[in-house]
Formats: sequence, structure tokens, C-alpha cells
Amino acid sequence: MIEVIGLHKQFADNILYKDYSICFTAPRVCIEAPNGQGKTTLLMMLAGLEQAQRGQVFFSGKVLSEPYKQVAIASDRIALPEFLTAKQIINLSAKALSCHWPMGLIDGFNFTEFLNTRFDALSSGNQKKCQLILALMRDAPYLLLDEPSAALDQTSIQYLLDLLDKYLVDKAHGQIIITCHEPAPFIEHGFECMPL
Ligand SMILES: Nc1ncnc2c1ncn2[C@@H]1O[C@H](COP(=O)(O)OP(=O)(O)OP(=O)(O)O)[C@@H](O)[C@H]1O
Repeated sequence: MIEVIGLHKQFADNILYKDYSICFTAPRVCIEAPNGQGKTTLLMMLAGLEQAQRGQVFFSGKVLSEPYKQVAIASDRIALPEFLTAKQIINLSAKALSCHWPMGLIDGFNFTEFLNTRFDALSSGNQKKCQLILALMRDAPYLLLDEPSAALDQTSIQYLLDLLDKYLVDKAHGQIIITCHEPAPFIEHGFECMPL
């Protein structure tokens, strides 16, 4: 369970969260909110990649000192080295995070033929697949996916949904939080929709 208490976040004079608290209780949550409300920023803060001015985040009741070790995130907001190929980026991450080469995910997303393409030359759907592979290969207990189905083809969405069906089976306290503007397929697969 992820709980946010007393969050304050603003960019310059744009206040996104003011003394904001929320508790995500369902194992699989889909955050639905209008554009610009702060969904991506919230996921980035949960992952420890964006700093809040105030507030605390509890993961199963604990503050994580190094959230990146237990929280995996896929988001367009995270810049990847565009001059490297997808294979080089996946390799770098796998080595840095001591993960196995994610053969199953690469096959499942039909990504093999794009491994030698530079990240900046990948289509938006294939960039999304690369981001998802990087997050999913970590098998972290807390998984945050920002608009995971955006730009994906139907076969890949189905593969992702099947994968998320099984993701928490071996993660007793794990949780998946996604943001999505078209949540219907995720709701059908057991996600609980929450506004911000
Ligand atoms: N690094 C930044 N510097 C300044 N403003 C930012 C920064 N990151 C986000 N913002 C602003 O914060 C607001 C919320 O952005 P965010 O991307 O979190 O919203 P969102 O709910 O995910 O939107 P969408 O549904 O369009 O993806 C926007 O007004 C955005 O311009």
C-alpha cells in the first residue's frame, strides 16, 4: 500500500499539490485525472525521481530511503540516452541494476527487430515498449506505469495486461499504479480507478 501524506509540490508559482494526502489501497490502481493535473509528477515523486517541497510517502507503512531499489517506473518524463540503441540502453540498465537480460519481455513485446535501433529513431510505440521493458525487467514490488498503453498496438496492450495480471503473484506487499486516459481494458483486468 502506498500512502502520501501532506504533499506540497509546485513548479515556480504553479501549485500542483497543497497539503495533499491520498492512500492507494487496491493492489492495482489506475489514476484518472485531466491533463496537467499532476499525475506524472506524482508518479515521479513516488519513485523518488522528483522532489516535493513537503510531504512523506509510505510504502507498506515505511519510508524508503532508496526508493529506486524497490520502485520501478516507466514514464516519458524519464530521459533516456537517445544516441544509444535500445539494446545498449537495456544492457546498461541490466548491468547497473543486476537484472537478467529480459528475453521474455523483448519477445513478448515483439521488440527483437528494434534492438539495434537508436532510441531517438524508434517510433513512439517502440519507445514506450523500451521504457516498459526497462521497468518490468526489474521485477520490483512497486511498479509505476505512466500511460502504459499510449501508442501501443493492440497485441502489445494484451501482452501487457496479461503480464500485469500475474505481476503481483509473488509480491505479497507489492502494488501497481498506472495513469491512463483510456482505463477500460485495465478496469476489465482488475484495476481500481481513482481520481487524484
Ligand atoms: N519540470 C517541470 N518544470 C515546470 N513545470 C512542470 C515540470 N514538470 C511538470 N510541470 C507542470 O506541472 C503540471 C502537471 O504536469 P504533469 O505532467 O504531472 O500532469 P499530468 O496530469 O501527468 O498531465 P497529462 O495527463 O497531460 O500527462 C503541468 O502544468 C506541467 O507543465
